[in-house]
Amino acid sequence: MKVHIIGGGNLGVAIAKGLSKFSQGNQITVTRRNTASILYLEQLGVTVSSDNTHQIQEADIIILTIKPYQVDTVLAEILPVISNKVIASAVSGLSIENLQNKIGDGNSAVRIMPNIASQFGASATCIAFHEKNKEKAQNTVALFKDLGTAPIIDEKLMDAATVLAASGTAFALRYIRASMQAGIEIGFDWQTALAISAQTVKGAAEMIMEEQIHPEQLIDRVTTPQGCTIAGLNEMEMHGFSSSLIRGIKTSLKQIKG
Ligand SMILES: NC(=O)C1=CN([C@@H]2O[C@H](COP(=O)(O)OP(=O)(O)OC[C@H]3O[C@@H](n4cnc5c(N)ncnc54)[C@H](OP(=O)(O)O)[C@@H]3O)[C@@H](O)[C@H]2O)C=CC1
Ligand SMILES: O=C(O)[C@@H]1CCC=N1
Repeated sequence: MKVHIIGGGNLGVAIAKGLSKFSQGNQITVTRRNTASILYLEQLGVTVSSDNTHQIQEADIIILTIKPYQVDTVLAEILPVISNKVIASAVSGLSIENLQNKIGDGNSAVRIMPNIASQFGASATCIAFHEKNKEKAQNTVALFKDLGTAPIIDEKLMDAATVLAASGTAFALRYIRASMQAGIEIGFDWQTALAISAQTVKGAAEMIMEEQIHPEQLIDRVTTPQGCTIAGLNEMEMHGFSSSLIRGIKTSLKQIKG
């Protein structure tokens, strides 16, 4: 497929790198105004351009990874030269209806919410579209399946998906950082503490995905009666571990909804 990514920043580059490594048979173009910092992508076979319309007529999918306030400017540039295109938008807060109104009936709006682990084929990319665009959205679904998981969700959950799956990457990294900091206090150098913390999180996530059971069932396998794990867990909960995470996620959601 010919994939045209507009907005070669944090997310756009992560998607381009992920596609170049984990998805076969695609031709990828990434655009941004100042291309100097992403020209290295050309070594991965990605075309880099400062022209948003560069060969856009040939694209099978146009992916928008720009900030919400940049959308109208970009659409004003590309709409005069495209027709019958799928535009997959990762722009947070931009509804399918709003995007569809902007791009007109001649093009099809799809909403996607990837995260930056797209770069490693490990994103949880939620996808939503209107029923009438179901057929046309299938290429987008296939593409993001190559970059991890790609659940199709009801659009009313898209803001929640943004917080859980996209912001969630930062939340998970904060857990790893805190674990590393504790690791230093109890005797490790930071590199060793970080490597142990990251691998432990990866292992826990792999168990959950493989066994598909409730986390508490796995936690029960770790907590020896009168042991150190339950003592630590209870102390963490006393200081609001779960509730602070839940409150943070709900606050992020309020921020998106405005
Ligand atoms: N970062 C993340 O983890 C996630 C982000 N999102 C959403 O994705 C979008 C992008 O986020 P993020 O990647 O972090 O933002 P960045 O600011 O890193 O990337 C946006 C990019 O768009 C480019 N850009 C701006 N104006 C134009 C234009 N007129 N034409 C072409 N390119 C342009 C900018 O480059 P230049 O100035 O050189 O043009 C910049 O590189 C946002 O809507 C965000 O909410 C969604 C999920 C996860
Ligand atoms: O922080 C943000 O607003 C964007 C959306 C999700 C990840 N980054």
